[in-house]
Amino acid sequence: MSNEKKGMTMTHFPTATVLGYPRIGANRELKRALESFWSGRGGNPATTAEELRDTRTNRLRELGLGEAAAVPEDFSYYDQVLDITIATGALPSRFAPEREVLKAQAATPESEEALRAQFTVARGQGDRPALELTKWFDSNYHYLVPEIGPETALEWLGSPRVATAQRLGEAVRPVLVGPVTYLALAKASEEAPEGYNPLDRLDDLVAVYTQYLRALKEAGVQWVQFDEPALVTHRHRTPQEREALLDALRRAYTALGNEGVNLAVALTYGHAFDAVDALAETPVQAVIIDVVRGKKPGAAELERWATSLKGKTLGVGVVSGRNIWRADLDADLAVLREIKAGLGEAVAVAVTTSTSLQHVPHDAERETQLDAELRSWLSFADQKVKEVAVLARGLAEGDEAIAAELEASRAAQASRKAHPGVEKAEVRQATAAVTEEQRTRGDAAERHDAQAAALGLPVLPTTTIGSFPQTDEIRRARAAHRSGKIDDQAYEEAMKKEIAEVIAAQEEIGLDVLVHGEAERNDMVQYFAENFEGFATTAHGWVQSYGSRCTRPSILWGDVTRPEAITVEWSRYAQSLSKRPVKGMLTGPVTIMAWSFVREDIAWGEVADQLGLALREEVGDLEAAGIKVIQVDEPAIRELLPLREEDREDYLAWSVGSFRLATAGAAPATSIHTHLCYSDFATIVDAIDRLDADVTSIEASRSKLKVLPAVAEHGFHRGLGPGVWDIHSARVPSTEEIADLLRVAVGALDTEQVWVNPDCGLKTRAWEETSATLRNLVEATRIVREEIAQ
Ligand code: MET
Ligand SMILES: [Zn+2]
Repeated sequence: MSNEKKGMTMTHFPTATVLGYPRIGANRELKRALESFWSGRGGNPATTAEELRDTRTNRLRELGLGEAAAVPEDFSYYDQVLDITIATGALPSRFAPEREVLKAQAATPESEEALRAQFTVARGQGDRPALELTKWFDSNYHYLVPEIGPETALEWLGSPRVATAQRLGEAVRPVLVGPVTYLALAKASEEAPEGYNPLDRLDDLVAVYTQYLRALKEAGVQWVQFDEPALVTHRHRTPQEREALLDALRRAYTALGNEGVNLAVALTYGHAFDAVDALAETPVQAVIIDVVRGKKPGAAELERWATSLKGKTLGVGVVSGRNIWRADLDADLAVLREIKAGLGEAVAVAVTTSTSLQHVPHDAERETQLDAELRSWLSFADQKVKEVAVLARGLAEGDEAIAAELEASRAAQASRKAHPGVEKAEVRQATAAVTEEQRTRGDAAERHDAQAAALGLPVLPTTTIGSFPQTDEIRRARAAHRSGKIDDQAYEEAMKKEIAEVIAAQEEIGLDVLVHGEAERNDMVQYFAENFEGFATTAHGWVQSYGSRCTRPSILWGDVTRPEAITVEWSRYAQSLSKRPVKGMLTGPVTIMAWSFVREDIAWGEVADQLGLALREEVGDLEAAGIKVIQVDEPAIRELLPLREEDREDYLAWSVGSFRLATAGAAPATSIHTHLCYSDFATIVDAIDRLDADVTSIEASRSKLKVLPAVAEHGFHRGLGPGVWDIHSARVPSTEEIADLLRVAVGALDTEQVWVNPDCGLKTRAWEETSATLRNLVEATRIVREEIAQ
């Protein structure tokens, strides 16, 4: 037995742990290493990876995770789902050459060849598209979607986890996406027959996981954590489907639990009590639940588990892995004590986070530019690790053992409650007084006629989504202004020059509805966060979005007000340069919330209405400045959609309500546009309809406008601009290609409804491909207009 050889004894599950930790590095070391490697500037990401794994392990131990197996070993070069795809050989057939390389390198999974192969799968190459990226549950993290079919050759191809576990020893606990979640998140491969369910491959996959576990055991590992968040989502419409999933869970863990390694299974991003029951029937030694996003177990569950989990551990995810707010230790302890009392002596209780900490930045202590009081309310990953350790101590030894921490926690809660920016009477009164009327625009047909008269647009009007290429010149000017190298006036001139160029270019290309180009915005959310009150921005608060990409969300901590007009002068200037309408450009309440860290001390519906009212003032000011078309972007409205069907109506009510509050003050002749960019528009077409915008632009080109029949079937009668240019690729689509898409649109919808636009903003594109494509877009529109006229 390798364990005995190493002189280890089987450990209990740690009393304090976290389910995962940010992987990108406190200074985004991984991002830099990856991007340098990809661009051929050299370096070997494996060196950075080893440093990061050592640093984080030491750091986590130092912060209080000193027990055996308390440090999660969840480092990933790119994505935790891709890690399983690679380790189990589950590559789609277009990556057969990479699979060969990975197989040859199975013993050295961090060799340059193996890493290169992995990155090719993640990023695509030539005409072989990458695995699809999609959102990890309701978070802002994106994973790479596995493609599984009957032909997928599942086979153990090795993993860096094994050598790392061996090197780092008993301190760490390897973390893997569990087999059920892996297959539940997979889509059927191209070769798979119609209606194929990847879960059909469960037994084959479990056989490969078994080899993985054996390798980890050989390396001396005592505990392995499997993440099974798919169990919480209820995407299964019938009780039979649910039962099948629970069955899969039982089957998988009955097999995996017999390999002589202790297993912990984490049910995160919500609650799934039936899955706890199912796991209790298996040899799994610890089950972890999320009591932050999920429900807390009630008396009935606790009574059941007191027996069914006898001799095992229930990990209670009580510290949020999703938000950045300091824990209320008293409240958390109360929850833990109630659960512990309900479970009795025979079930151990461990304290942990509700999810991996991959969704939060590293360390709030580094945000020294923030107001010290505000900073005292925050808790990033490192602070959360300490909170978990303190709670475990309090649970084991009582309040006295953590008296100082409790006092600090109470002081922070009190200071937050008392802060004048947290609750502003005028804001609360305004949101309380909101009427249905304020959320309701006039009759759509009347609006249509008034807008037609005001704008005089041709059929198939052409426009863009807002941003134009963000050139180095623009970035330099913004940075110089920020650091004080140029003054306000010089900055304003630089931006105006940019706006003038963007307007001139659009006129010359022949677009019908123009934009000012958004040069002054670093980011469509942060820009508003910086100009509203109630927000703070961080200096180091980066979180991984996907691969090497990170975002730096703002913090929405207080009641929101708009001290002064934000976008009006830029729009007024842009409009003064053209006789054609120039769109005003705002970001909607839901997107601002989705891409920020949002306060949780008041309901999100209230926060959304505060934003709605602030934006409503901006809409009014834009109108007063002569802007006839105002676009309020809501690309994230789908993203916050609750995982559970039963929570959706509530969400749609407040999210749609806040958008309407922002926009319904506009006159009938003012055209309100919105923009959404993701592919499954069809699933929420009803909600989009309820937004009551006059025109909606959507992402559609990648799916060749496949969504349109669903839209038409729904009876969506408003203006719709299905994107005809996939701006995520640098390719310049030809006039014929765009004309073909337009013909599809005109065929599926009323000609009157159709707008012509790209999929999304152009800020990541270069000028060259932008002007070439927009020219083709205008020419394609001319051709199709002629065809219609005949
Ligand atoms: N108006 C924004 C832009 O063009 C919309 C982006 S949606 C992610 O950049
Ligand atoms: Zn977009």
